[in-house]
Amino acid sequence: MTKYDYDVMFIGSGHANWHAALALRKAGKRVVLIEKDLIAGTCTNYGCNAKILLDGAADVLHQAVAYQGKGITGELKIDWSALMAYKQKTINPLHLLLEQQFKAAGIEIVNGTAEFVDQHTVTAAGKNISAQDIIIGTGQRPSILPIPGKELMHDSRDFLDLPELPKHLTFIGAGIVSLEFAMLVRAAGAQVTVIEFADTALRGVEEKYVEQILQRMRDLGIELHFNEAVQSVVKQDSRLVVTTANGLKVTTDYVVAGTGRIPNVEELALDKVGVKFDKTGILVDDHLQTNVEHIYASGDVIAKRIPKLTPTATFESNYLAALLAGQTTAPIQYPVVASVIFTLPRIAQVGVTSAQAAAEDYQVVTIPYGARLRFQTKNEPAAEATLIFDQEHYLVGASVYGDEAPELINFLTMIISQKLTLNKLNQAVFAFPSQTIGLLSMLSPYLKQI
Ligand SMILES: Cc1cc2nc3c(=O)[nH]c(=O)nc-3n(C[C@H](O)[C@H](O)[C@H](O)COP(=O)(O)OP(=O)(O)OC[C@H]3O[C@@H](n4cnc5c(N)ncnc54)[C@H](O)[C@@H]3O)c2cc1C
Ligand SMILES: NC(=O)c1ccc[n+]([C@@H]2O[C@H](COP(=O)([O-])OP(=O)(O)OC[C@H]3O[C@@H](n4cnc5c(N)ncnc54)[C@H](O)[C@@H]3O)[C@@H](O)[C@H]2O)c1
Repeated sequence: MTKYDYDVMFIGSGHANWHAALALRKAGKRVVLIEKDLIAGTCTNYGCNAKILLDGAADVLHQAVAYQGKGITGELKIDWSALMAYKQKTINPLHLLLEQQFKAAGIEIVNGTAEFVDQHTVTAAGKNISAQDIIIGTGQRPSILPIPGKELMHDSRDFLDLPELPKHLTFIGAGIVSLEFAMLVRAAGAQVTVIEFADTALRGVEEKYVEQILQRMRDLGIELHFNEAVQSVVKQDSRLVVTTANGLKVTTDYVVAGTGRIPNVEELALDKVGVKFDKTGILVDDHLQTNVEHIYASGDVIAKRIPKLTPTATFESNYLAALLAGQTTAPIQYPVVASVIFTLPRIAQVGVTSAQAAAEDYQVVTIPYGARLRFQTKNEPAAEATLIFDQEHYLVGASVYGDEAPELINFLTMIISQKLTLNKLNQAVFAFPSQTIGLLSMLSPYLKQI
């Protein structure tokens, strides 16, 4: 018996922590999970899952519109309230299912806000709890502009529970959250304005696909404003007025802050134990250990360069499970990370970008698969992939603009991470017709053959 209550304590119950909690419990460790909100964190309750469920209806509509005059007639509509009711029925019980699963595995759950007392102890739900090792996986929360009227703005969490669709919505920021939601509510029939501080949207994403999606948004009637700093939100009768420094005024019914996310560190009282952090998150070494021995961090709360996403949080959680179970002592080694922006159509990317490729003298190949594979794609002539090959002809990066981009990018990620040659790929028999096999046939001439 050690002098601590538990072997491992997890603060936060999102993807950054729960995979390791289950694995370490299975390995015989005494595990406690402290959560101040719903079990399972942002992705499950207030993020990816809720978003993709609502997006499902908009995606069906988007694809049906592509067949108007080509075999589909009549107007399809989204009933927002019914869609939200379906979301609530499907997503709202998930935390209970996961909680049951964790308890059944023998994980102790404490509902409360964790605050450090010393390097092995936190206080939560009115009691002190100690552990040999502590993993901080407290995630991030939306950043709300500190401007007059900030209390009139909503965040992504409010939006994903919006019972009725307002007539006009305004999104502040043209990042991932805003653009995904803007296209969703436009598909559902709302009027939409997006106001962005910078001169473009989706920084870091393949520029030509950003331009294409912005044009598509304009074509759909979404109003986009760049180089505008929002200064205030004011209530005027039953509506809201958003004003920028340049004097732009937008009268609207609902304002969503899509101006970034900030790490949840304040409530932990990290200064009491000397754990270092900056405004992007907790500082960790290549073993995800903080500057204090036996205190680790995982997921969105880490200060890191790779994208703050569910799969990266899960990767870190699996790494920490192996580290604390004594199965590895090696530093964490991130593979290439695929990401998707769920606009309509989607934009996905992985590995080297075409902007980086120019500096590295890599080969950049554009594959207009939507135009060439009309019988295999669902009438999306603009669908396109940009592929980056190194000097040895290995695939090292890709971006895709199209409805099936999430699936295609996963296939391309396998080719990159496994360094697959055409010879190796030809040893598999893929299903046909499919976009995967179509894209494969088009990229084959450029790929390392043997
Ligand atoms: C609207 C939206 C859409 C998204 N869509 C996608 C997507 O499509 N694909 C994708 O890969 N990623 C997506 N993400 C990002 C994804 O949700 C996060 O990367 C992921 O949830 C990170 O997991 P985490 O465990 O690090 O943090 P979280 O899931 O945020 O979990 C942290 C937990 O810690 C708890 N906590 C915080 N402080 C304390 C404390 N002091 N004591 C106790 N508990 C505490 C919180 O309540 C929370 O439950 C989306 C995010 C949002 C907001
Ligand atoms: N599909 C996905 O993977 C997905 C989806 C949603 C959210 N997420 C997660 O959420 C994060 C994105 O959140 P986000 O979209 O809020 O942030 P973001 O950083 O992607 O975008 C924020 C935008 O707001 C702008 N901005 C900042 N201050 C402003 C101001 N004063 N006025 C106007 N615009 C301003 C920025 O210039 C930027 O374009 C991702 O990094 C990821 O962690 C991921």
